Amino acid sequence: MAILEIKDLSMVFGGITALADVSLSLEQGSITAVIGPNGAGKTTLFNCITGLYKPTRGQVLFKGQRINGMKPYKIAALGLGRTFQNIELFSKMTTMDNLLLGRHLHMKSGIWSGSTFFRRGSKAAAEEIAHRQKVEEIIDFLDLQHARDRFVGGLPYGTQKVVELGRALAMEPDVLLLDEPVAGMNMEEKQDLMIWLGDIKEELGITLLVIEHDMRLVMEVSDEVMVLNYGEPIAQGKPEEVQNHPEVLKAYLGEDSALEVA
Ligand SMILES: Nc1ncnc2c1ncn2[C@@H]1O[C@H](COP(=O)(O)OP(=O)(O)OP(=O)(O)O)[C@@H](O)[C@H]1O
Repeated sequence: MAILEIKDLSMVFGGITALADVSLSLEQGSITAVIGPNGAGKTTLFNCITGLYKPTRGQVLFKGQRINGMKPYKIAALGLGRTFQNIELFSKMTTMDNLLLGRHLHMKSGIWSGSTFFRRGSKAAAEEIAHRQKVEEIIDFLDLQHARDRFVGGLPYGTQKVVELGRALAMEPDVLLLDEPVAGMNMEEKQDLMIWLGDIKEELGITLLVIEHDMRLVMEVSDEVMVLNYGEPIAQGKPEEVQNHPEVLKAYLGEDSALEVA
């Protein structure tokens, strides 16, 4: 069964149709990439799925439940996480604390009650320890030990992107939406991230929906690719099927031969 299903989704802003009848099905434990030229509607799609925008028409079903129209925090609490195109972290907090904030959906005692005022042996203290353990696992998983106690604002950009991924993982989502996860990263960081995406799918069993311009990543890690152009899905299928699709090549023509896999 599809864990996330998008049915005939449309989003119109004034006179602009940002999404036109988009349908997409994500199988549990798969990686799907959404690609398309600038302004194609990719981020709008994410905003409709996560509740930031109320779609003009269509439906979004998560684990069989209709979620369009629900508030973003409720959608997140159901197990749908995301990262943003621009890093959205607390720069004057450490990596550890940023990741702990990602646990807030799971916290019964509130974010600070456990850490600041806990009495030894209290329920809040036990909860705090469990959350810290979970965060330590993520720090190990993403090789973030060197950044663990450093303020995020002082970390290199590529590391900050990894911290953002870590914070999204700290939510323990069932489906994770990643908006351009390797943008601004160097080759080595990109390579690491590609490996982690595979591990997130295989080891953590998380279903991924990824917006990405980096064609090497798209071709190497995706099970399925959807191509948007002016809000319309112009091709959908296995990476090798869409790569040479005539409509896709036409949409990208003149766009710096964006479909070349480096
Ligand atoms: N809140 C909004 N109000 C009005 N128009 C919007 C809004 N959000 C997006 N749009 C328009 O919808 C279209 C799709 O934009 P979107 O940001 O989804 O594209 P994108 O594929 O994510 O682009 P990029 O690759 O540059 O991030 C654009 O024409 C954009 O100007």
